[in-house]
Amino acid sequence: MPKRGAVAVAAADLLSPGLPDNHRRLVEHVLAGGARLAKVKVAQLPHGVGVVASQRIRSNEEITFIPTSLLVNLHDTPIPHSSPVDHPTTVHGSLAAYIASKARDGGDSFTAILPALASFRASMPLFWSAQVLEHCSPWVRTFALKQQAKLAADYDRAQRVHGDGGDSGLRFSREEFEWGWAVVNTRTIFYRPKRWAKVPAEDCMTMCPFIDYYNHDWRSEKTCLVSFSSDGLRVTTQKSYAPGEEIFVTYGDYNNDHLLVEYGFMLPHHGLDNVNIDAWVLPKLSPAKQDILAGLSFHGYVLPSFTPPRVQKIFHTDPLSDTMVVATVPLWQFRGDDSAYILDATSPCYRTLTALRLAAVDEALLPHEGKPGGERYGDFVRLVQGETDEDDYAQKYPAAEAHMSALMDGILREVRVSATEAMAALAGLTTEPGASAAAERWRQVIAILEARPT
Ligand SMILES: C[S@@+](CC[C@H](N)C(=O)[O-])C[C@H]1O[C@@H](n2cnc3c(N)ncnc32)[C@H](O)[C@@H]1O
Repeated sequence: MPKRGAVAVAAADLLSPGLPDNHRRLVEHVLAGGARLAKVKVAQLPHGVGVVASQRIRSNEEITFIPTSLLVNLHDTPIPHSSPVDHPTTVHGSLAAYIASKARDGGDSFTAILPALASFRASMPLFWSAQVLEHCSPWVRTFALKQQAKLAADYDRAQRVHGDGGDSGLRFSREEFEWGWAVVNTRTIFYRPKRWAKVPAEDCMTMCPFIDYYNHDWRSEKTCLVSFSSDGLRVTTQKSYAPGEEIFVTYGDYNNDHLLVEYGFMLPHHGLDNVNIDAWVLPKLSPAKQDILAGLSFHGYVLPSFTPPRVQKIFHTDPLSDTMVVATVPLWQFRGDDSAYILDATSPCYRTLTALRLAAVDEALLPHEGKPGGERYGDFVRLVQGETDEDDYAQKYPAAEAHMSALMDGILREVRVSATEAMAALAGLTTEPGASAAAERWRQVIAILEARPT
């Protein structure tokens, strides 16, 4: 372990001028704990604190190594195996309770660098008012409501296990727990060394001091690799860096909706951004068609389990009058293993085209009460199962393909109207936290629509 004086000198080299002193204490703490930090500096950047190169760095260099002893995970909470299997808490909830209690007791070098609750409340949709959420894009709203429910359930369980009367010794208020929960949500890393083989994936959340300074970028082939082994977590470059250049990692293959809800930020220039259009596609499908798509693994949503059932308003084309009307549709719940209907700047995804192809099939041609469907339905299934070529299907059913394209065009118009109306409503809520971010997200959605080839 390095000597205290040497640690202080080394720490000074790892901090850009002007950073508050709590960052120096954190860097000293990790160095004293055996971390290796090479050619990097913590810096205040326009979008928050992050890591920059302090000198030229080549590709394939280890720039950060944090040993296991510095990680904070389920082994550190007073009731260690807090998986729901053993105790009625989640690891997310137990870690939140643990750091909330630590911060209440005066905190340490790790909690001292964390953002305040006010910052999470301003940036994370789960903390925004119902009024603002009502005008967020449907996926953001659905996901934020699910997070609210999860936070409430985690708090309830953590209260019973760790809170007043519990024997873990942790103490926290609801607000302190909310802060801890947001910290864990935005700053943990998936860590499953071999000896954790049996630990469920959702329990492998690990807080990792210093590595949690790295910001996210979508270019996964250019960002650093974060890898784990039984001795700790390391960050390795995949490209060279000039001094002062920010060094990113990738949190996941996420669009801006997902980054907003899970991490409270969006990338202004996101090369892989897309928008989930379930809220507009699903109303085009009867329940029977949705069942068929689910059977073919082309429908990733189930009806909600929110009690009372929650609904959302979106703009939708009335087929009789061909005008836009406000439609009230249920909030869907993600089934987990299947992805959803996605639109990006180049094309709707194949899942969307498949769903709309089925939407264009006459209901009378579907299988019914043990009777097989008509020829067109059979051809549709063969197409989905890869037994028929897309061009052959289009040639055989040109009118159906035109119908599918018309449905798609209608959806694009509906998304645009929903965006315009929501932005107008959000303009009247400017003092509310989240209103400007929600409006910005709609502007990005319109940009995705406009970038599409016509
Ligand atoms: C693991 S922390 C990264 C360090 C953080 N920037 C800080 O100030 O401590 C994750 C948080 O950083 C912010 N963040 C990460 N990447 C970002 C980016 N590319 N642009 C803006 N904010 C980002 C978000 O607030 C996110 O919740």
